[in-house]
Amino acid sequence: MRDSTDLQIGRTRRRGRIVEFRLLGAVEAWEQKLQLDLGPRKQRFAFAVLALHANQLVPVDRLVDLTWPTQPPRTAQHAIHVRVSRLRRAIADARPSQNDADIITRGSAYMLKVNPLSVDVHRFRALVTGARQETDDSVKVSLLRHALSMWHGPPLADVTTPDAASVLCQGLEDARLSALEECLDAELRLGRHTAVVEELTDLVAQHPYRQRLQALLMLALYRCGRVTEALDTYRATRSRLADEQALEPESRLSDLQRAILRADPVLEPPLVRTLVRTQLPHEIWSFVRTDPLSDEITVDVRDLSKWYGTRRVVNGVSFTARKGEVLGLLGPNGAGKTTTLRMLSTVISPTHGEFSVAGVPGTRQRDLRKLIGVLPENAGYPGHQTGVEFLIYHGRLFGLSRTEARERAARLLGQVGLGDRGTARIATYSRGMRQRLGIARALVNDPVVVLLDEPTIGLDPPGQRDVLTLVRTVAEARGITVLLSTHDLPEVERICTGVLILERGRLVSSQVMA
Ligand SMILES: Nc1ncnc2c1ncn2[C@@H]1O[C@H](COP(=O)(O)OP(=O)(O)OP(=O)(O)O)[C@@H](O)[C@H]1O
Repeated sequence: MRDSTDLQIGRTRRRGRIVEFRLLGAVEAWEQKLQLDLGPRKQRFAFAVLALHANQLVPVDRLVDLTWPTQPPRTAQHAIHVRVSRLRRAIADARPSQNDADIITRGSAYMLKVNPLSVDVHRFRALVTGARQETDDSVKVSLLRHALSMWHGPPLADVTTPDAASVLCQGLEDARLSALEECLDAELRLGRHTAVVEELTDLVAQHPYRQRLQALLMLALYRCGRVTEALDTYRATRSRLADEQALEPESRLSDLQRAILRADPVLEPPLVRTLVRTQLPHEIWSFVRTDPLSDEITVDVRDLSKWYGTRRVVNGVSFTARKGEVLGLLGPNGAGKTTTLRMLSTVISPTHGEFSVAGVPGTRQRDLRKLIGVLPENAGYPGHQTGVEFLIYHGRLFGLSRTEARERAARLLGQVGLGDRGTARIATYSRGMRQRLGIARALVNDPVVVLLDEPTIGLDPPGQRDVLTLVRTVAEARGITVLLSTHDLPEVERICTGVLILERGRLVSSQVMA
């Protein structure tokens, strides 16, 4: 059974005096508020090594290796003996009793004999072990917070070298982070997501490769209603792992991402799991610009819903868009952006509701397709064709003559900045060039409305800027209404005249951009 008295006191008592040895930060000895002198830096380093291995024999050679990792001087062993004997005197001076803490010699090894709980490292470990045995989360949290409060900086901060720290302190730092993760996990189980979300954000910034921290942050953000940020955290981690370590996220992260996308009830805090989650207002918003570019409404969507089996993935969405508008459709993965665009582009039919484009109702699919240009989410391109051939082919599909199709292909390639690459095979195009070609294809039928599903996905920042500028120019110059889906608010701010925010299939907000 855990000795709670030792854990609480965690110090060495003799004749009314209490001494604590600290290694979690600067190496120090304290008698209540009085700091005791353990000698100069190298002497304190020797003490720290012995205290880390309290009540265990530490060979002199080990002390030599830790002190001089590359080339120890010939006098190394002697120097260690001198330091240890001075240390022994310092401890004896500081201590009222020879029996309390002492350095003993056994052959060519030393041992610090001490109550291990008088050394903060060992007290920390004991508290963490105690916390792990606790089933009550609030007790667990207070034990772990107490253990963590003993850290005043990196272990052995003022005495160690980077080489020695990597040998002696790496495990300790891991132990601290694990304790912190366990503590934050328990706090989330207690429903304290609002209180810990900032701490988690800072920790994730400091330790971007600790996936448990990322998972805790995602969960805290989700429970704070910050679904987009929770999913952005996952995306950022996934790309960092792929780019820098060629790794996939652990299943704990990908499972959590999927659970967030499903809005799985298991993610609710236990205390509120049985309560109904506060819903954002279920108003049906109508998108109306305050300073319309034109009064002409080109897209009119009313109460649009899509069910897949028993799941309603788009839920009563209504909005209107005017000629020349660029509307950003923003929302986390699974919010229903693609499904909405697919209904508007007639790829799938709505389960409920209606829409029209330039007055043509969604039920007249053939007529509608002539008015719409589409850049799908995962547009595929035939690598063996040239850009010109590709656009001619699509122009012909829309009934253009060969000559018309050829002229339009040349014009569009010029407009999207591919004029000099039109005769090159698409296989030789960069990702950004393919996206621009995709936009050209979306314009080949001279549409009234263009639907772009994540047009900048996978592009680097200059590529994104290029494509967005192109979209805005197309909308302004040709009076085309553009609906584009994205996860990226800055992207929306840059070019959109308005934004529609979807969450779990519902339109929860609509705003006119400044
Ligand atoms: N054919 C389908 N059958 C069943 N469910 C589907 C189908 N297509 C989409 N869904 C579900 O509908 C929901 C909305 O998906 P949608 O692709 O519209 O989201 P999204 O907002 O575009 O997400 P992302 O940002 O990841 O592209 C998701 O939960 C998805 O799993």
